Amino acid sequence: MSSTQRSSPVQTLLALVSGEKSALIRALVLASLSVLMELIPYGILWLAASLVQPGMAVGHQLLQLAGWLALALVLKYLLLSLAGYFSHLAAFRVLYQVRLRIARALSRLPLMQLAPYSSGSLRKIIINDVERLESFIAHHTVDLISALISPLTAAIFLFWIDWKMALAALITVPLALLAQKIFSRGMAERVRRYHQATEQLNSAIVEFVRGIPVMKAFRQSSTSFRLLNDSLKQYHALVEQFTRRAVPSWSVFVVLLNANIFILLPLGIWRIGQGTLTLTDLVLVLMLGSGLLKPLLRVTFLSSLMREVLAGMARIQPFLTEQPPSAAVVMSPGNPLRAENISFGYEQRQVIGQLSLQLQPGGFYALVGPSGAGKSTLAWLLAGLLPPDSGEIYLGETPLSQLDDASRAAQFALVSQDVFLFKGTLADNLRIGNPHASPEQIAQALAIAQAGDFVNALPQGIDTPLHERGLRLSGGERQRIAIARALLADTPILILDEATAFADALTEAAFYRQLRQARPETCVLTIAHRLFAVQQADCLLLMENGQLVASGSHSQLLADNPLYQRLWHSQYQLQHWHIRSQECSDVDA
Ligand SMILES: Nc1ncnc2c1ncn2[C@@H]1O[C@H](COP(=O)(O)OP(=O)(O)OP(=O)(O)O)[C@@H](O)[C@H]1O
Repeated sequence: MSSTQRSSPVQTLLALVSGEKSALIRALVLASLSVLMELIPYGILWLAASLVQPGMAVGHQLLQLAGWLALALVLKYLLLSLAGYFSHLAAFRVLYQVRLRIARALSRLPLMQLAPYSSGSLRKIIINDVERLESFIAHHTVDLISALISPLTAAIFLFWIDWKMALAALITVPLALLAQKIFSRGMAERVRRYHQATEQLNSAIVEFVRGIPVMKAFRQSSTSFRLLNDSLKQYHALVEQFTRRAVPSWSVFVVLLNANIFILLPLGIWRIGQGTLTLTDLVLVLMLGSGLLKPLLRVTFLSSLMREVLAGMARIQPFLTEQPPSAAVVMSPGNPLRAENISFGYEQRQVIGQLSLQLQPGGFYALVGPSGAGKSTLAWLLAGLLPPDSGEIYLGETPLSQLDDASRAAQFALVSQDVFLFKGTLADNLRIGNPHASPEQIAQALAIAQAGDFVNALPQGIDTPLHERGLRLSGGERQRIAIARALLADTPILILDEATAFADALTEAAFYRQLRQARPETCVLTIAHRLFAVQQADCLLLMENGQLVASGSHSQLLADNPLYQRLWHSQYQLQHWHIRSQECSDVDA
């Protein structure tokens, strides 16, 4: 675990802004000076009032004071603008760094580490939490310094004018603080639950939008979508509870902060009557005192924002973790892929139990077995996309857990049943596998993936734009593009998880044959339901109930293994209806 992971959100925040210390200090100093400028008009007013005496010509001095007043105001806004400039500079630099680190972490973190995050919660971290950081550095730091310095200097000025009136101006503070304490009781927990509910709502909305085609097909409405409905209800209940609890004490707090005028005014008038206070002083005291505590409202507001910033910081933190340097290893005859006694389960239910196997470079392996035997799970484990609960998978002597995503992706390409294509052209999608692929390499990969013909038939060929998630293509076409993309990555290990389901048995067999001819060094592990297509594999790995129950060539298993015999005969009888003997001999050739 790195130091970033161990540190608190406050420490992480400070570490992030420490690189921009000088810009931030400048911003805070300038903001403090601008607050001081705010007080100058009061001083000038007080001076002007004490200058004006009956029968004295003070026009020239008053004009001079007016000039100073105008200068103070101009300076105030100039200083505030400069403070804003420096705070924004610091904020955008920090924002850039944080987003860069999150983007790097997302591409590097093992998928399993990202598995607990829904797309809604990830979106919230990358957009909302990081944006909040920007608001905090660019605006709230400057606001906070003004909100603290302004009442402090105003109070000092008030004490200098008349200490009794100053005390009277502050008399509501303890009461307001008490109300605020009541207001913030249990706040951290409420804010945490509020964020949790927002996250759930976000995820439910994303899922709802994704499921719209299914909803339409089954004529369901949004209210019958239980997840969204439950999340909306929970969110609504939380906000209502939050408001009911917060509004009364918050109102008392706000009223008390503005209530000192009701003490200052009668007290001031009484003291003028007593001859212990001048009218000029009372006017000044009222002007300064009535607005004295308002900035504290901003402090309260900012402290609740600060809580949100820190909560966001805690969510961002795992993405800022420095990863230990990744091991570098390449599959080779001396470095096979080995699973040693691996077990894996989903939510306490064991799916793979104490399984060991070894895959050699250039080998063609087919994982076969009944539905639910654990074939896909094993494929994902072997590709390093799921970590085993116990046991270890090694490439050579290096455990897969020591590879970062980039090193892992350089060794493994996995094509799953669920193909994802990005918005862009077909070529853009193919080049994700290899950004520097030549047109010849792309054409070869498409040809092996049995996609050459349909791509050439498209009006713009590989420059055809795809809609989001490749929705313009059929499921089978998407699978072929995904295979071509994986082939372009040219990794030593290629894992196909029912990726050839698009094809009929003959095309599937032809695909494997071409793949073997074009990529003899590649270790291919395929999951295929149709045994017919993979009978040419070097080794069939037969799985049942999460165990590797037998392995060997098609003819060996057919001769020795009753489970394989059953699977083969049930499928062969089916195939026999469709495949003419001439075509069979073509495949066997
Ligand atoms: N994400 C998941 N969460 C919980 N259980 C899962 C998950 N994925 C798979 N399973 C369960 O694990 C078991 C093995 O599934 P797996 O997909 O690995 O089997 P398979 O042999 O590939 O099946 P098929 O041939 O039908 O695709 C099944 O019982 C399945 O219900």
